[in-house]
Amino acid sequence: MATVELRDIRKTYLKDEIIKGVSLTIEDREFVVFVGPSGCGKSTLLRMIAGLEDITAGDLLIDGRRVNDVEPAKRGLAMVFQSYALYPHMDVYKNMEFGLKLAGMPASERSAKIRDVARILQLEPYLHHKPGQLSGGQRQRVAIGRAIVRNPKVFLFDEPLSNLDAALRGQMRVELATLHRRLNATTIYVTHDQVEAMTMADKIVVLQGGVVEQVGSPLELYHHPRNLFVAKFIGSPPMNFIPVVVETSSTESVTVRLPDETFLDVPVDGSNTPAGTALTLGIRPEHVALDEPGLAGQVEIVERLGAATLFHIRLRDGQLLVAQSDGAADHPLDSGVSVGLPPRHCHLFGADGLALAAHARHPLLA
Ligand SMILES: Nc1ncnc2c1ncn2[C@@H]1O[C@H](COP(=O)(O)OP(=O)(O)OP(=O)(O)O)[C@@H](O)[C@H]1O
Repeated sequence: MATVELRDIRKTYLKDEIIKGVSLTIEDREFVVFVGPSGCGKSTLLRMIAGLEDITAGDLLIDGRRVNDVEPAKRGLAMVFQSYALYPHMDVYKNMEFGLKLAGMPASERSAKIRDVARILQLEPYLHHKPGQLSGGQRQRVAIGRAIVRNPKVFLFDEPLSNLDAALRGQMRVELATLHRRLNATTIYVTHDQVEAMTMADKIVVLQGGVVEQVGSPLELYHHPRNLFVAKFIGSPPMNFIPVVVETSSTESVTVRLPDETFLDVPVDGSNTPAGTALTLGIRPEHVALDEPGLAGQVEIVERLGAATLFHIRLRDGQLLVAQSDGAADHPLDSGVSVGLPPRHCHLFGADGLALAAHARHPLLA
């Protein structure tokens, strides 16, 4: 059992409040990802959980026990850093053994443990290699192995894959997900990469400027972002945004005027949205319907990804809209095209950035 609870956690450096009251529960065995742009405070939050930074205010509980003042080694956590932090003069075996030796584990037990973990991580052939003789992915596996041998209650990962190339990152993502299923340990993982967050997390915590913007499953955040920030941050290629003005509204829907003076009836609760209100309409590239009646534009850039093709379309009002189609779709550069905006896939955001509530839940979330 290992739950981690943050109650109104705050961090102040000099006079700047960097973490502005974060409350959150991380359930036993959950894989939680902290994601957000550079400087949002995700590493600081992780380091406070690890005990590497003091907590200015609030309570941190592990398994229900307040641990604000408990030293890092006694919190039952293991942290894996972006830089791997391996000892260069020690071989893989000794790197993994070091912490166990310090903890006073007998040599035979240490050896059994290390060999077991080396097998899981496919590091057996490298046990007597020094870190300098290993590839980036192998070094990262050693860093993970060093954490696993200690049987921590909670794993903390601070951008562990960001030094790896794209292909290896993809492979390590799958390995980490497999490892998590196998070890079933509570995991907190920090990244600025929303793809890592989407593919690995049970629960994503989106941070900005030291506050939590939204907490939810990957699909919850993808299909029901609660504000513009989350809508912009989650999803690749990102959601398109179009300025619109409310024509009429009701509890059932909002009719908005698009830049080309046509109207669209979006099924969201518009009960507090008077006519004339400026809103932002959001639609994901895969939901933009190419060659359907709608906004007129011209194909400016075509990105062929193989399975999918992205068309960057310059609308009449000068704005660019990205439409994602299957790989077979074809539209020559500079050709005219019409794009439909299916209302049930449209999101509306108010001037405060908050999403107007949609009536329908995504089928996988209903
Ligand atoms: N020791 C420190 N003293 C003063 N300010 C700090 C200190 N450590 C971090 N900060 C500030 O706190 C903020 C959050 O930093 P943090 O490293 O947690 O961000 P992050 O979201 O992890 O960013 P990145 O993805 O770039 O690592 C930043 O504005 C940073 O400048």
